[in-house]
Amino acid sequence: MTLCLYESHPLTSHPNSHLFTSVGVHRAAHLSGLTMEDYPILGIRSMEDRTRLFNLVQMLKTIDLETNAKQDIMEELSINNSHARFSTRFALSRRPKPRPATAASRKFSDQPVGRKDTKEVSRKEMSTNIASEHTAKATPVYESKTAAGYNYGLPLSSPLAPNKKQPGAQRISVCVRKRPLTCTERRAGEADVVTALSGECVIVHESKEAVDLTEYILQHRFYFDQVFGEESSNEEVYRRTAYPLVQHMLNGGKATCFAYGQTGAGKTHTMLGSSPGRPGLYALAVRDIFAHLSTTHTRSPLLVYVSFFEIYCGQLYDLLDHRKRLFAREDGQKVVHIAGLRDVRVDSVSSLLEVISQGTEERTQGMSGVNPLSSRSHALLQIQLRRLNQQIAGRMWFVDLAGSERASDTKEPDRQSRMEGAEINQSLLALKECIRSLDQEQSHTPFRQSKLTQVLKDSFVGDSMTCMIANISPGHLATEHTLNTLRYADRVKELRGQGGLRGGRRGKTIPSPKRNLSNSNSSSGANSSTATRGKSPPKKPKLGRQREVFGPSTPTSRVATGGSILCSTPKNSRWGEETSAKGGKEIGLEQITPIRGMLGTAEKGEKREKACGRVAADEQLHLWEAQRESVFYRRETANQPSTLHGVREGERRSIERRIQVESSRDTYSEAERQRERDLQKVDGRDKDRERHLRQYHQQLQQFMPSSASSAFSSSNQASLS
Ligand SMILES: Nc1ncnc2c1ncn2[C@@H]1O[C@H](COP(=O)(O)OP(=O)(O)OP(=O)(O)O)[C@@H](O)[C@H]1O
Repeated sequence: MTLCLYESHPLTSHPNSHLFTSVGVHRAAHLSGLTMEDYPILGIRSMEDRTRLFNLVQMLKTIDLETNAKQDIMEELSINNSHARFSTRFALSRRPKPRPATAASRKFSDQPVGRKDTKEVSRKEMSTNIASEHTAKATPVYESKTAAGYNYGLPLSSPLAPNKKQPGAQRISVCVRKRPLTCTERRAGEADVVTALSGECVIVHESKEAVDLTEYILQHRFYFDQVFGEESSNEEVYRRTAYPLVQHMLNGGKATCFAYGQTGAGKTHTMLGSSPGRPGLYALAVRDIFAHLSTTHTRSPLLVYVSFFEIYCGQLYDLLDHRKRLFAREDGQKVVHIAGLRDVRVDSVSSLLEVISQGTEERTQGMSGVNPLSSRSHALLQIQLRRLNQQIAGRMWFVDLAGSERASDTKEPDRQSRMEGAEINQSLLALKECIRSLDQEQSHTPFRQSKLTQVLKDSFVGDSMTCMIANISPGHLATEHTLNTLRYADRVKELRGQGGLRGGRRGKTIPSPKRNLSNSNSSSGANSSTATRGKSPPKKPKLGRQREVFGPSTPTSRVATGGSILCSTPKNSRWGEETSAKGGKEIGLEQITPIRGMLGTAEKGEKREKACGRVAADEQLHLWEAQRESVFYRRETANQPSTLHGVREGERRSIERRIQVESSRDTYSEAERQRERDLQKVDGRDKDRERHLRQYHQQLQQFMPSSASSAFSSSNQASLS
């Protein structure tokens, strides 16, 4: 309301109104058009006044933008509302009962906020907005929705946009074309969820449901070099996408134009056209080529050759030669040739269309179950300019890429379909990487990752120009595919023009989790050059390996003397070494050695002591476990009416534990007895020896003279004692 009053307020009553009208300001709302050059004309000179006016103008600009954005949304909603079926089926059926309006459309601002920024509006603020919307226009279509959204990239018109190259001077341009809803989609009641804005922005309104079952619209904004709405003709698309490439080719360069998108999104319509009266990019390009050649190359004529082939599941088939199998081979100079490819000379647009229609017929033999018109292959049309001596004087590729949807979307996800899908996905990923590496002027182009990029290798090196047209369907059922297409295109263009800033700006951007996910999906190559991507994340320790290193995690390795919990073996230690070196400290660690084995080898007293210590620890452990078992068992039996099976199982385990404890005790007493036996044996052996010595001494005395015998006897007595 305040805004309305403010907007309608005339300035004519102001004493200095003539100054305002002289700079085109008739109403307060016009103040937003003021620039700083107008300030002196208005008599504003002091810095304080200038600052105040500047702030006012900025505030008005923000209000204007918000109003425009709201109008866009309301227009969009009005369009949706006009689709009666959708309104009833989609909007109402998804809402079980009418709820009061609680949220409004997103608060827009075209101020660049960084890549993929999420904007959320508080519920209170949104409620206020929707209330004013309702009073103003009374077109509530989605009554219950919150608003939030994503921005993908910066508007190219923004002063902060990374790439401010002039259109046409760019080596890579990425455009989006939205097709209208088809009759079938309209009949099915599909809603148009895509808004093409201002020539370079496209918004996808994704219908979502919150955990509290609240309906809301999530808006995704994407910025590209060009955005074509449903009203755009092939001619217009051609002028702003392929035409600069054709000019580049006519100047002897190489150019490639890709049509990318979901099956049925309009790739073939864009490339081939819908009828002879509405030609596509192929025909329009050739028309311009002939027009150019007829005026400029009259003395040394250039010839136009076309070849047309497809790549299906990594194999090449010639569409102008009954789908003959072709092979791409690299020669000694690392130039890729397609062996056996047939090229046909054309001398007019009609002859080109004739050739292409022949090839298209061949191509449609490889249909899939997604859509009767779809194809799961990439179609590549090559137009070459050759001199009379067959030297190439320019080359252009038109690539109608296979549908970007996943193989799982096919009606029959059999093995063949899955392989097709995997192949397509791989080639599209490789294509993205190659285009990015072309733009970043990297020394390495990963063109060998797929047959498509291998064949197009020439297009990714040198002075090539590339244009990608991402075709999108507007229907709400295709929202996910549309978003995938736009995200792919966004990834292709996102680092464009930052060849010199590799790892700079991007590296400073706060990465979002989604971006990271998609980064992780990216293969090496181009990605690895950026600062953020070049660093591989710290490797997570593998649990399995840890176990292997740290030994078994059985209770016997955790509990030590005194009942304290011990860690497993420290890193870099080996079993046995630590145990013998540090004695009783590592009691818990030593338990991996079988107890009986240690007792069996107990020859030294020290080891025997250790063994006894271990046995004591083990016994303590078993006792503790037995106690625990019995406590658990008692609890189980007290708290729950256990089943007979459960009781028996508990009893069995408890008995097993007791047996273990008993056996440990037995082992301990057995060890003691063994030790005593050993000692007794030693004592016995000593006594025998003494007895033998005495006998020997007595016998010797009988044969020796008395003097010698007395001396020997005294020394022997000493030794025996
Ligand atoms: N810009 C457009 N204006 C009007 N109709 C269009 C437009 N784009 C596409 N269509 C129509 O949409 C339908 C599907 O288009 P198209 O066959 O070109 O899709 P596609 O992406 O090439 O699919 P596939 O991958 O199966 O070849 C066709 O009937 C076509 O006429």
